[in-house]
Amino acid sequence: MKIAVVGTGAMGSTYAGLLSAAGHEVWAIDTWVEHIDAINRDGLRVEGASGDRVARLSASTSTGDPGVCDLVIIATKADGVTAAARSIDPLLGPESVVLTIQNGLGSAERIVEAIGPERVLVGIAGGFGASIRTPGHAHHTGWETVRIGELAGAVSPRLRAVVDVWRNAGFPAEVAENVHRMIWEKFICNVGFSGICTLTGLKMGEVTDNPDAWEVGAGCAREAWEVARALEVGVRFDDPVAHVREYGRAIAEARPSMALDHLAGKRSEVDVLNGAVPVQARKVGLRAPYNEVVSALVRQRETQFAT
Ligand SMILES: NC(=O)C1=CN([C@@H]2O[C@H](COP(=O)(O)OP(=O)(O)OC[C@H]3O[C@@H](n4cnc5c(N)ncnc54)[C@H](OP(=O)(O)O)[C@@H]3O)[C@@H](O)[C@H]2O)C=CC1
Ligand SMILES: CC(C)(CO)C(=O)C(=O)O
Repeated sequence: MKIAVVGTGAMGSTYAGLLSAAGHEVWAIDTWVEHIDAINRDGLRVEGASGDRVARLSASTSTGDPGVCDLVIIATKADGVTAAARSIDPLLGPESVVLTIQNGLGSAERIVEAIGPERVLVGIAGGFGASIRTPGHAHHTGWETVRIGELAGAVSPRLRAVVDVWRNAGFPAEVAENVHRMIWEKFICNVGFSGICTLTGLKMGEVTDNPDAWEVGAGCAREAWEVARALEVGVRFDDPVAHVREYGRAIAEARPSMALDHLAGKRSEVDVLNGAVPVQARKVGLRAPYNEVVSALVRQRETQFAT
């Protein structure tokens, strides 16, 4: 299969490297020139829970270079989805499928607004704890399930084909029959760690082991779960604190991407993660005080960042 990964940061590089190692023709597309140059020069090294390999693949800063692809994976942050989706026209033929994979709420709506719903699959990656070590070198602490679904929920042949591509590259991958639920189940895990790890500097396992930090992380997760329940999302776990704790302990050494963004002096996805909980809570007449405070503190810090 010919695949373009648009946004080859920490997660996109992990996807691109493993899909390329499985024998697919993969193009890495990113706006970060140094990273693209390093991939073209030395290959893309993906190291961590999946092993350690250098994948030889083509990389570019332009979606004009690869030509038509069977599968386009958008792996930017949430705020990059619209621009990325608007740039992929040269990659699309009549049968091309676009898979967008972000944390948080709103990416599915963003991509549909940019390119319509017909081609779109939505994915959620579980615990990876991925980061870029140096240009051309990605690391991932975990290798948990990637869930992929059709927006409308039907399990189509193209969905099964895409899930098989991921499985055959070694990813634990699953068909998701309910995209909305899939997004919320991960969202609840993220909000338990993203804000508190960012504010404290602690790794995920250190947060679960620290009673004060965990009071805040668990409070954030519980609020999101209560909102999901009020919205009748159908989340499949009844004890959000135990579930989210277990999720974090599986990748105890990881730092969430929000924390990595702050370490790099960059604005984070707070508006679609902890900051989205109070917004959703208001819709169902609830309050989310842990998330209100955590997201306010994260945003306050971000006023000091240039990007
Ligand atoms: N890191 C992790 O362990 C996990 C992350 N996720 C989610 O996956 C998504 C991606 O995260 P992550 O990989 O960490 O993020 P990164 O910031 O590491 O990677 C995103 C990359 O996309 C680039 N980019 C932005 N806009 C465009 C564009 N229009 N065209 C091409 N490239 C573009 C960015 O460049 P620039 O920086 O210059 O904008 C950056 O290199 C997020 O939603 C995150 O929450 C999900 C599971 C685990
Ligand atoms: C919680 C974590 C680390 C799981 O991979 C993640 O999704 C993120 O970095 O935002």
